[in-house]
Amino acid sequence: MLKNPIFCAVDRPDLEGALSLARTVAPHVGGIKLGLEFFTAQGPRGVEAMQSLGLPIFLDLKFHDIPNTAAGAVREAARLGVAMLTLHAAGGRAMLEAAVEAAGAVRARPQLLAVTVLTSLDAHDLAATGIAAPPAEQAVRLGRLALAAGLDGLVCSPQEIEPLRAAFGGAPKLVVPGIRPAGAGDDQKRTLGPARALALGADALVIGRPITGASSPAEAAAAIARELAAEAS
Ligand SMILES: O=C(O)c1cc(=O)[nH]c(=O)n1[C@@H]1O[C@H](COP(=O)(O)O)[C@@H](O)[C@H]1O
Repeated sequence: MLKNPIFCAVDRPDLEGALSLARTVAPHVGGIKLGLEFFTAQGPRGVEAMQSLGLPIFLDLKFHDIPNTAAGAVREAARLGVAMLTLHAAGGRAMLEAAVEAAGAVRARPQLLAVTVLTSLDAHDLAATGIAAPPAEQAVRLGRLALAAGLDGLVCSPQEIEPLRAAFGGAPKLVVPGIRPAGAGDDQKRTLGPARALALGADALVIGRPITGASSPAEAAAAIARELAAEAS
């Protein structure tokens, strides 16, 4: 587990605001997650600017394409020197293997993580895409595919940490979004609180709006970090 397992999701399009938010929470988190909103607006130069803060960067672009295209995207993203990158496990074995090969050719190889079942989907949403299996079963199926292809770990809902650890043991890195204090309601559907997720075996917690939407993001991050440290001791 990381010393501080919190990766703060900085989901906003402006560089100045993202830098200022990241600086504010930096003393209380273990890393920064940049995703599609920030990257679409700011691109690779934005990622480099955020790296100047000295925290590990999780670049979450969730690649999902044919193997050749996904491998090319992984190669370019890996050259940025980020700590972690994401692909959708549903892209299939050949895409995942091509991604592993592409990342391996870069000097500072990032860890590759496969997104299993998005935390915003429930069983009903999955069924509407033609997947009759419950989310936990589908997450284990996709996890097996991704780990067999050589990925370093998985992105999963906190509700699937237990079945994934039961299936794959302690080695794969589990990075867990969908972290919510009790009672919060938004687009996330398969959630748990941060201390519970850590106790179940998460290696890193991706937390966005509970920190970034608080009146004091620094205090919100510090409070979660304190709660986790107390649980761990
Ligand atoms: O890959 C991810 O990080 C991810 C996967 C997933 O299944 N669910 C999920 O919420 N995420 C990301 O985790 C972050 C969660 O942010 P909040 O919902 O604001 O805490 C967002 O940046 C999402 O893009």
